[in-house]
Amino acid sequence: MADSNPSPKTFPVSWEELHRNAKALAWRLIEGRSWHGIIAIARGGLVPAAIIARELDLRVVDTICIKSYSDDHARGEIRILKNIVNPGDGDGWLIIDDLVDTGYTAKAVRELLPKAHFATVYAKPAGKPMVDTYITEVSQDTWIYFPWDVEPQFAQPLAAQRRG
Ligand SMILES: O=P(O)(O)OC[C@H]1O[C@H](OP(=O)(O)OP(=O)(O)O)[C@H](O)[C@@H]1O
Ligand SMILES: O=c1[nH]c(=O)c2nc[nH]c2[nH]1
Ligand SMILES: [Mg+2]
Repeated sequence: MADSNPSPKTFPVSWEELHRNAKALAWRLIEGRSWHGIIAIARGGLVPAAIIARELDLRVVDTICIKSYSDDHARGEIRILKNIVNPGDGDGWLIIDDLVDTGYTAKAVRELLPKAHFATVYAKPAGKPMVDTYITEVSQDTWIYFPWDVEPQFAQPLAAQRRG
């Protein structure tokens, strides 16, 4: 079943901002323990996972491929398109995603890997309890636009927008 997501606010994220926040996440994750490797939740987790793997000097990077949103931002059923080969309980592994929104994706992955550490760059309030570490919180009614989803284009001046 698809949920429509009106998300009246938007939050565009630049490449620089994403890099800075992913590196901030790496700082948090390097404190106090070492990791076997990273499990990126594709596709959104791939870029943050690459940045974090570089910072933490982790060479083992696997993926769980999950789709839950359509291109019009409507949430559908969670579909696991590819799992990891030898998951165990996830102990000592880092799961990286770009964001947690409702928390449904994180919940599904946690059921597969209950002892892994789940980290995201961005978090919305409903999904926050599902992650162990995140960097930046945005409100639930905000849609985050990642740099790979957007391209520069002309924007109307505010006054023109007001005139309609
Ligand atoms: O907390 P939730 O409400 O489950 O939403 C968060 C998930 O939604 C997005 O992935 P999406 O399924 O859109 O696929 P993508 O990573 O390929 O963009 C995002 O990358 C997270 O994985
Ligand atoms: O690009 C995205 N931005 C979001 O805010 C979001 N929430 C779920 N899935 C998402 N994808
Ligand atoms: Mg995703």
